[in-house]
Amino acid sequence: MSLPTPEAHLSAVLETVERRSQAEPEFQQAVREVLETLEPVLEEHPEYIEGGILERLVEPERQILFRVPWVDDSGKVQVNRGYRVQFNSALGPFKGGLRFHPSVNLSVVKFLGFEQIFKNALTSQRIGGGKGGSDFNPAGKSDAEVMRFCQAFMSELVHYIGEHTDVPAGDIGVGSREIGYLFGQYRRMTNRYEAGVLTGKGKGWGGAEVRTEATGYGAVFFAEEMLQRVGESVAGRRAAISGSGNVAIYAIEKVQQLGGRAVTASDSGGYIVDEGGIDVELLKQIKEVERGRISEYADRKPGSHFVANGSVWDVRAEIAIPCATQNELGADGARSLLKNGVRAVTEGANMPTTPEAVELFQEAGVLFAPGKAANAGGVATSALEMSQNAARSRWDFDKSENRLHEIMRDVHDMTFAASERYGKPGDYVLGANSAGFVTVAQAMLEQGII
Ligand SMILES: NC(=O)c1ccc[n+]([C@@H]2O[C@H](COP(=O)([O-])OP(=O)(O)OC[C@H]3O[C@@H](n4cnc5c(N)ncnc54)[C@H](O)[C@@H]3O)[C@@H](O)[C@H]2O)c1
Repeated sequence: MSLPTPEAHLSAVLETVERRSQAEPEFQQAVREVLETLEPVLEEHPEYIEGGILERLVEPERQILFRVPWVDDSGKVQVNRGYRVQFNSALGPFKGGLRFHPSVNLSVVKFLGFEQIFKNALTSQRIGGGKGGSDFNPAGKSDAEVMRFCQAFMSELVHYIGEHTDVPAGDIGVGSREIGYLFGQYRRMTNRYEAGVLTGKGKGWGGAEVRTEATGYGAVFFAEEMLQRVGESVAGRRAAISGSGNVAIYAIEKVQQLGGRAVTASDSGGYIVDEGGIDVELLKQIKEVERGRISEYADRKPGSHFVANGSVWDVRAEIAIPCATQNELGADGARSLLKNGVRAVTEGANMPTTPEAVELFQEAGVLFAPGKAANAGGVATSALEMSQNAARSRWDFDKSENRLHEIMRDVHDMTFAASERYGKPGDYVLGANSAGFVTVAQAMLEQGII
């Protein structure tokens, strides 16, 4: 049997994905972005073509769609749709967050699940890739409504997860409050205290230190590694950060701890600029405690201001860290950042930079870290939470943060080494895709056609 060339093989796989997933633009975008970089890997490994690795990798092992009926505070029955896409378990149990946001659909969940496979491989933590969520919008809901929704969601999800099967965590709209309600319902329904079934738990009942901080801290550690490789550092640099949720808050905190100055934060209503550096405690109070709007920051902090229309990427910064959502940094934002002298872009969010913007950064020689590598600190710390649950042990903050730092250094080095090996040193997109892919492909090959 003669094998197709890598180029022909990649186009054929992409064609199949486009045909089968016509209504899934985000998923197609994520697959295209990976496949476009894999030709040199397949040149070196024809056995991956022969083993049908890519055809299998782009098809989730299992996709679960379910009804989530619940009753709101006025007594009205509400129905949302629940999703769990179990994408690939060659390296370990499916692992990936749950997103509760009105924009959630199968395309979004599949793109996130697909990216998660490679990200999880880069952490070297032996976890597979998956993702889930619902089009439920927690914004403006009472605590009791969020609890009833989470209980209804888990009443179905319970059939498909477990510490050795599939281990969900948080994502947009799912933080420690939601994980608490989800875990409570899992425990009630199974009559088991299976701590390792969910990560991001409360610290008093199985949660790990630094899990809350991990994604944002990790993204900044990655930026520091990239900058240090070229003799620079975060210290003394201005950073523009989008979002004001879990990832953004702790990215801002770590930038300041490393001696940089984070000057922006945003939400769906607009953004704030604080030239003196964001006051992280005030930001946490507004967003984590009061669940308020970012505009309130400007009301309370003299010297800062709120911008309702416009883009956070118009603010001058040497480091940009998009931490909100997919495709939030497009060509216009990239041009504006480039004009203002950006040196490094690190994705805290998943796929926040459009393909056009990535190209502009790479052409301009800006250091660009894709989310698969740069935001892997969250899931890596989730895996540490699973190990601590299994061992019934608990690490302190310093040990956990040091371990996160080491992991991010390894992810950086592995990614950079792969970019060198496949001919484009410093192309972290190529590096992350190829290093993650080879790890998963090898495991799939050795485990046979399943
Ligand atoms: N939480 C994690 O550990 C983790 C890990 C890896 C990647 N991520 C990614 O990081 C990103 C943020 O996740 P998070 O956990 O911080 O969620 P979050 O719910 O805590 O915060 C999301 C933030 O993004 C903003 N946002 C969302 N949609 C927006 C929109 N359409 N326009 C403008 N702003 C918008 C929200 O206002 C909020 O500030 C997501 O892409 C997520 O997939 C999260």
